[in-house]
Amino acid sequence: MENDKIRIQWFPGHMTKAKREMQDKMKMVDLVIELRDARIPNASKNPMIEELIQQKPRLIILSKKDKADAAITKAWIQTLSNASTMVLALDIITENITPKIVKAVQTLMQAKIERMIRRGMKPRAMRAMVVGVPNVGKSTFINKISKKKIAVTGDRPGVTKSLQWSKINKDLELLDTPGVLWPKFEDERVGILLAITGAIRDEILPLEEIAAWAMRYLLQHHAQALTKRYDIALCSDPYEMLNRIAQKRGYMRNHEIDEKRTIETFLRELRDDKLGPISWEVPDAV
Ligand SMILES: Nc1nc2c(ncn2[C@@H]2O[C@H](COP(=O)(O)OP(=O)(O)OP(=O)(O)O)[C@@H](O)[C@H]2O)c(=O)[nH]1
Repeated sequence: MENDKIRIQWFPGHMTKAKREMQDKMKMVDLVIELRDARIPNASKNPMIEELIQQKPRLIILSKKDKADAAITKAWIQTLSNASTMVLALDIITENITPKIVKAVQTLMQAKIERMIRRGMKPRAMRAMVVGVPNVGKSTFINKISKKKIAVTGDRPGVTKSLQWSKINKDLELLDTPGVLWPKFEDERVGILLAITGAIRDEILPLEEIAAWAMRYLLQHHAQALTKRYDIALCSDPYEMLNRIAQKRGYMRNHEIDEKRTIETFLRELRDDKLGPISWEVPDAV
């Protein structure tokens, strides 16, 4: 059921429009900066991304690295890197990201720049566009790197929205508006992971299932974090674990466990990193 609801936001018309816009913009850029959430690098990926970028050089930014497990993020960087793809993990909010991006783009585009010089062309700034599914930090990234608030252009009929470029330095220009792509919503796991990390509004999903899924994963991968946060005995049943949290915290109503309060609190604490940095997906190689 939850996936029907996620799908509403991205009905085929939206997808076709997003795809067409991306293909148009693609003609004007030398490289693509693709943002994904470091906690869920697979679930926060657009299912058509490889086809959409048509072998252009790609810089993948694993955003929100402060919220992810550092060792697992390192493994993701290795897994996702290849000859035409560089991967950087960043905390976009606190890090000084601009020099890191400029350096990465230089490295990624070195062969192209040298080719231009060999052909007697004057080297010019490389043009990039930022793309990614909702909530991965695209606006935060663009605002920070271009050191200004992006103007929101009106969508009035008859007004052509011209593309604006931000000059980051002499070597790099960035499209001011990001390409918003759709997630792989037909996969139930993806919907759950987007919900756990706060990319989908709570009211569109059955919270009990999300909480149970999260609890099952934590029992398998981060049991210590659970014990540390809640100081309860562990058991393999995720629903019983939620009951134990409720009893420990006294979340009761009319002598019964207040399930709603328990689940909402548990999910909020997860999203607020109260259990520490957690990666919700691990690369196959690990
Ligand atoms: N902790 C942390 N939070 C981040 C980071 N990057 C972005 N955020 C937060 O993530 C949330 C989403 O960021 P946005 O920049 O709005 O994401 P977006 O991709 O533009 O989202 P849409 O407009 O939905 O497409 C905001 O609350 C940001 O403050 C990061 O590296 N670390």
